[in-house]
Amino acid sequence: MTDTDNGSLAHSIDRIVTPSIRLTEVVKDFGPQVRALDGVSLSVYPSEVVTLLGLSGSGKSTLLRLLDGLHLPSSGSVSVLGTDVGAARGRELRALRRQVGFVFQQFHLVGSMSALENVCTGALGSLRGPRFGLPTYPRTVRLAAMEQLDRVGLADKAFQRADTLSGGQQQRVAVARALVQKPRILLADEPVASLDPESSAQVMELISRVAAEDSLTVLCSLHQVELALTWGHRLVGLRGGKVVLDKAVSAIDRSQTMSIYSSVAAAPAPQLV
Ligand SMILES: Nc1ncnc2c1ncn2[C@@H]1O[C@H](COP(=O)(O)OP(=O)(O)OP(=O)(O)O)[C@@H](O)[C@H]1O
Repeated sequence: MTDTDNGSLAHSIDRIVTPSIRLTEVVKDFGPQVRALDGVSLSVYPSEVVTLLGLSGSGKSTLLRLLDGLHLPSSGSVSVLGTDVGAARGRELRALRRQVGFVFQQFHLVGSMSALENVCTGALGSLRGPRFGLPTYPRTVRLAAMEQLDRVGLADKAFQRADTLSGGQQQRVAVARALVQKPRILLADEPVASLDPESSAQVMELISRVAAEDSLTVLCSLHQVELALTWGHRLVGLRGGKVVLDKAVSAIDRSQTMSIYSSVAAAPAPQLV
C-alpha cells in the first residue's frame, strides 16, 4: 500500500459509486509563473468527510475554489455532482452553487446584521431579487434559518449583531448560513484557522455532526493534523500542488502525515513553470 492508494483505488470505486466530486489531472496556473495545482486527481464520494492538509501555498484554497467555479482549471476536468464545473455557465453554474455550501476562514458575515439575517442570506441563491432587512425574507426562510441556528446551538443569539459574537460563534453562524441553502456538498476553507483550540474542536464537531445528519459530502482544508485525524474519514495531503497522501484516516500511521510537511526545501511551492 502506498500513501496515495486511495487515488488508484478510486478508479475501481468510481465504477460502482458516482463520486460527488471528481478532479481528473487538474492543473491550475496563475499566469506563467505559478502552478498552484499540478496534475491533481481526486474523487470524493457521497457522505465522505475528507480533510485537506498542506503547507501554506500548497494549493488547498485553489482546489476548493475550483469546485465552486470561482477558479477555472488550466487543464484537466472538475466535476461536481455530475456537472463539469469548468464548462458550466449562467443558470447551470448557479444551480450547482445552490447545492454547494462554502465556509471560509474569515466567516464572511455582515457584522451589522443579526445572526438570523446572516443565516437568511444563505437562501438568497434561491430567491428572486435583493433583500433589505430580515422582514423582507419569506417566513419559510426565516423559520428555516432559525432552525439551523438552533441546530448550531445559537438560537438564543438570533437577534444579536454578528460582530458582537465570538469567533467560534460567528463560524457556527456561517455553518448555519451554508446549511440553510440545503447543500449536498459542504466546502470549508480553513474554517478553524482563526479560532482557539476549544472553539476549533466545537466547529469541527459541528461540521462532522451535520455532515452525518444530512449525508453531506465534506471537503475541508485544515492546518492541524490532529483535527484531521479526529474529524475526517479520509485525509488528503497536498505538497507543491500535488497529492502526496490520500488515505482513510483509519489506515493512517501518524508518521505518514509527515510526508505532507517534510522535505519542504524539495517541495517547490509554488512551482515555476
Ligand atoms: N488569485 C491568485 N493569483 C495568483 N496566484 C495565486 C492566486 N491564488 C493563489 N495563488 C498562488 O497559488 C499557490 C497556491 O495558493 P493557495 O491559496 O491555493 O494555497 P493554500 O494551500 O490554500 O495556502 P494557505 O494555507 O496559506 O491558505 C500559491 O503560490 C499562491 O500564491
